[in-house]
Amino acid sequence: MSFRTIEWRDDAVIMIDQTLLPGQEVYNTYSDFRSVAEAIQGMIIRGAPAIGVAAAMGVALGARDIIADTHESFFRQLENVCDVLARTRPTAVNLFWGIERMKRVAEANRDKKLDQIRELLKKEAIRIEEEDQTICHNIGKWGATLIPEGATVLTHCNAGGLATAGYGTALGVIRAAHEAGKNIQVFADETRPWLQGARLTAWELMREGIPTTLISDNMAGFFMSRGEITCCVVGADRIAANGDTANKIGTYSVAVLAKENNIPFYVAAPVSTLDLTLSDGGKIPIEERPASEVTHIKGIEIAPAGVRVRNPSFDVTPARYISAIITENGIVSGDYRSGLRKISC
Ligand SMILES: CSC[C@@H](O)[C@@H](O)C(=O)COP(=O)(O)O
Repeated sequence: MSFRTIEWRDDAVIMIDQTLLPGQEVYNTYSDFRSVAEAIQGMIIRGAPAIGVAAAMGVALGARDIIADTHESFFRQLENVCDVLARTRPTAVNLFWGIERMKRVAEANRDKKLDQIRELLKKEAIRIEEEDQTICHNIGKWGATLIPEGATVLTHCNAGGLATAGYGTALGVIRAAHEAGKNIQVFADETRPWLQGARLTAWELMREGIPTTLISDNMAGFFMSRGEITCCVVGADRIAANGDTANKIGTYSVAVLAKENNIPFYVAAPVSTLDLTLSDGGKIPIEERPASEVTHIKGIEIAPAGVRVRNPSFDVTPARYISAIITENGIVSGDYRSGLRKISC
């Protein structure tokens, strides 16, 4: 992969600015946890696993900058750092997973000197980033077995290297099938309103030399009904215990269309995206984003001023529409409740 989504370098966090792609490839430097929180909220970095990594690095930056005479004061301030990062985006569970993992490291080392705890937190954040790349490659290996030679794969949003520490989940599956020598092509939904498909997925796949066709979201049914789509692969932001899956708004429509047209619909996600504390998808919090994302494109107003707008950023696809969930530990289908529990251990 020819870009780096996020990395820890010289005691700062570097992120490719996803709001500027594909026009400009700019890398921003973040030196404190508040600016990392703003970057997550402002979608400089987005995609569930990537924001998990960013949050972990934010905690490490926050811990580094805490001025404290006592452990009690340090841990109180660390809690505040975690709270600020946790308030950035509500749906992707990886954000909370990353923060919790960092908290556990701090707690487990409470008896150490503060500088040692700071160092351990930095190491843990870097480890989370490195692990995510391995996880995505393993998701790719499992998922590629489901992609037939000659397939046309439809994907929604961006679940690629940009949405992870690298390689991607849904795009990891596509990359792995392509690297295995399969002759496949991709249909990328543009993904209104933020255009992750048009701006990011098309950019990534074209750089990789994977044949890609961009379509607007309302064209998916047309191509499915004409037999032009072999299967769908999407990512996930949170998967409940029964397999119900929250992902980018519009995923549910794609899944229903796929079922109607007898097309397999796969979800690819790391185990860190599972939220087995939620019995079903109805309990997943759905982020509502600013109206301007719907009324404006690149700063240009495309709707009458003052129009009422709704902008839910995610929807929930019921498990019955999902043919299989692909994780780094294997593929689950059928009885998601027991399958997901087993695979998460
Ligand atoms: C591997 S990323 C999976 C999901 O996070 C992705 O499909 C998605 O919905 C991203 O939403 P975004 O709002 O761009 O963060």
